[in-house]
Amino acid sequence: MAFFKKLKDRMFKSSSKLEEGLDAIVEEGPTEAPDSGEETSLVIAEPEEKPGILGRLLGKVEDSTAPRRVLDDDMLEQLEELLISADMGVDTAMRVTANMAEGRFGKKLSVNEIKGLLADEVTRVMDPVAKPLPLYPKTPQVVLVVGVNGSGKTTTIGKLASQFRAAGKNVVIAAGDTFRAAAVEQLQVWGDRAGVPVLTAPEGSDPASLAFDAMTKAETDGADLLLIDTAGRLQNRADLMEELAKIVRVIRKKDETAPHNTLLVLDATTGQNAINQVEIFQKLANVSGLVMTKLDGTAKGGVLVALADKFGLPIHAIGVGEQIDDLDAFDPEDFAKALTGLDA
Ligand SMILES: Nc1nc2c(ncn2[C@@H]2O[C@H](COP(=O)(O)OP(=O)(O)OP(=O)(O)O)[C@@H](O)[C@H]2O)c(=O)[nH]1
Repeated sequence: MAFFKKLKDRMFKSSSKLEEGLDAIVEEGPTEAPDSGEETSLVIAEPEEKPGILGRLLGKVEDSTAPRRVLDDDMLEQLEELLISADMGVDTAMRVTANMAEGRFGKKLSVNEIKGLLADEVTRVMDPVAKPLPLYPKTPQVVLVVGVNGSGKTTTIGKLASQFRAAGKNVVIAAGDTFRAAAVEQLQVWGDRAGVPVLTAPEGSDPASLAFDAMTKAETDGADLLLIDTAGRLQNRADLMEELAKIVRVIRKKDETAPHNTLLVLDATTGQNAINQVEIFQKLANVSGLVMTKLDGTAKGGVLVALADKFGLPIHAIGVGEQIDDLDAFDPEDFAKALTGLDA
């Protein structure tokens, strides 16, 4: 469980926000259903709520003195607001709370039970999108990496290169953001760390021409993977769209099935803005999957649930730190537990 512990520690800001909110909701609300007669408010050792999958897996016995609150409309509304404040977005928050409440109106729930229900629901939403980057037999497999500046593209490319290299793959990186010398240098640093060659071109030169050269090198080197970094300037979308389209046109001269993946890197700290970025990049490029970075140190981890619910795009990996091994496969159950603060 070491891996889960790391994820939970890193996602502390998201989980503590939800935990604090849930504590407040349960403590502030009525512990009695309006027509429930003479029952005492706390205690209630009877199994009011059957634990969900996670609850059952955890096998925890609920403390019978844990405060409980009757699930009513007010509580649902508060839950909805809490999930919206954790960046789940209005639609997803409404759907998640409605599912959590189904068949449970009037029941008394403890914070842990609510966390368990929430974690089950988050797992259910995230399960279909948890897919590692697919690897194909045809090589070189071309992975175009897109996203706004600062989202973590360079870092993610470095981390991916290192992981694929460790798995025995031959990797080449192309520094396609040729307009920013600093971005190229940064990528070279990551290439060195990962032990992977980085193809660069003079500042201001045509990224498509670099991509073409990189394709040639990847082919002659017998590379398994070519990771192409791209510019992320959204200020002039028409230019960026043309730039990305030209890169695609040029690499298709060498392999008409390329790029085989178009990875959109998103920064979790931008919260709901990540939704807009998916919408924009889907128009600019044929996004095939997502990497969410910076889940450590943000209270906005819930945005990943909103993304999964809204777009259904595969989530290939998550970034949980600045070090080379801080890129993890996306595991819906571990994510749900880390997000809700449920103990393993
Ligand atoms: N905490 C944390 N920081 C990250 C993560 N991924 C990237 N960063 C940091 O985010 C900052 C931006 O990352 P870059 O990889 O340079 O982002 P980029 O999209 O390539 O940005 P440009 O180079 O400006 O195009 C750097 O300081 C990284 O160290 C992550 O998962 N967690």
